[in-house]
Amino acid sequence: MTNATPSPRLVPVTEHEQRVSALLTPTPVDSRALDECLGLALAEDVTAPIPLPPFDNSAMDGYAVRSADLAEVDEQHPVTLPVTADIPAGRVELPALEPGTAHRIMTGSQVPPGADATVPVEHTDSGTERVRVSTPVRVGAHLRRAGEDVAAGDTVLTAGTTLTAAHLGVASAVGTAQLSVHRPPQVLVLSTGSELVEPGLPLRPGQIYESNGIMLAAAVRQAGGSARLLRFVPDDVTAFHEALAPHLDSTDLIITSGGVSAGAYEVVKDALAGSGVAFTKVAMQPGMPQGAGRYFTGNGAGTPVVTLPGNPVSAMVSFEVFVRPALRRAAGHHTTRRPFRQAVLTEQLGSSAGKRQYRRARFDPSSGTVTPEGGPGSHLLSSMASANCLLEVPEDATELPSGSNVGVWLLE
Ligand SMILES: Nc1nc2c(c(=O)[nH]1)N[C@H]1C(S)=C(S)[C@@H](COP(=O)(O)OP(=O)(O)OC[C@H]3O[C@@H](n4cnc5c(N)ncnc54)[C@H](O)[C@@H]3O)O[C@H]1N2
Ligand code: MOO
Repeated sequence: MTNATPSPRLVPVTEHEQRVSALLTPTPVDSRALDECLGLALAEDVTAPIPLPPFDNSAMDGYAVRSADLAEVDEQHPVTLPVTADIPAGRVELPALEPGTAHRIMTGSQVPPGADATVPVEHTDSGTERVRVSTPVRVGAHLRRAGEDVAAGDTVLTAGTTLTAAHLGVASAVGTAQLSVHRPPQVLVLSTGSELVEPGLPLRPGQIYESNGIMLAAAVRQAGGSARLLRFVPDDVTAFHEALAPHLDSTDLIITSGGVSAGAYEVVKDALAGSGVAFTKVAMQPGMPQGAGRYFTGNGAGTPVVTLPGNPVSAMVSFEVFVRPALRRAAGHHTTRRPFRQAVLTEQLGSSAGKRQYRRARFDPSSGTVTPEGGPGSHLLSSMASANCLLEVPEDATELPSGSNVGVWLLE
């Protein structure tokens, strides 16, 4: 490993990260029905107005009893009690349990006043008029106490939580019908390039199937955004502006891929340079040519734009490093970054001096090791697809021997 001085032309990864992050502000908050909230970020804490369980209830189907009535019972000396009430789940009015009697009770039903335990039906003869019980029970057996799970006034969900199925379950269990959530950022994903063909159509020499647009739109959705995809924007500045125009009012972020390096037909650069988007080279591999700024069409603050490089792996890695954290922050999520782990490298790796390298790799959690998938080339999309992490090689490393400790960002 040697120390290398980064080229002065290259912008540090952290600086470009901040530039992208600063473009986006938190999205508005609105109130939505629970079944529209999965995956969104909660905007306000949720406090339980009631305890959970709301009342003492039975954990088993069986008979509500006084444990003292069964103190002397065993297999050889069963006792028979009259069954004086039936308590299905949801019964509201309950008669008290008199000494020396039992109530038939179902799982989740209220425990009647006077009862202090449930005898599971398996320990009885299942009688409906009278029941024969052959085991004793301790006080509190097979009962679930009010407030055992949640006390009234407890905070059950905190703002910034990414709402999962279980979060929605607990919100509903405490009686919440709607939640305050951040609206997902609306992202317009554009791909340009005269060589791009729609999958399903025939491919002629020199043409390739479009892949960045579909991939980035999916990545936006996975990150918690909402994506609109314009896949075949022609390599023409006027056509580029025309493609954007109808969507600007409803767009929080424009993501483009391709057309930003040094070629003669760099439509994204040609259309956006001078309109508030700065094009730079970042000290990163893949993902060196980058752009970020605002797209101005006249009045107003402009629409945030991030221009990603066209090579598919560069586009995807740049999305992970720069766009995803910013998008998640704007969408109100507390968790903005992928999980990070330390891992032991299983083979030797080389890297360009002065650039942070992100290699596609597979992390094995059982051994704590990481193995690169495919080579460093930014056209090797299949190894992006088979990777489960990005392996980060720091800017100052030019060679990492097998056995080195490295950081990995888990993608799944
Ligand atoms: N003379 C230089 N050439 C290049 C430089 C440089 O600094 N000087 N940078 C290289 C690097 S690094 C990258 S990354 C690429 C970035 O190029 P662009 O962002 O301008 O992208 P394109 O030239 O349009 O395309 C690059 C590559 O990716 C394919 N592509 C583009 N869009 C899509 C899409 N939607 N789906 C699938 N594949 C796509 C395109 O066909 C090209 O193969 O520039 C290097 N060159
Ligand atoms: O730096 Mo480019 O983004 O890989 O080939």
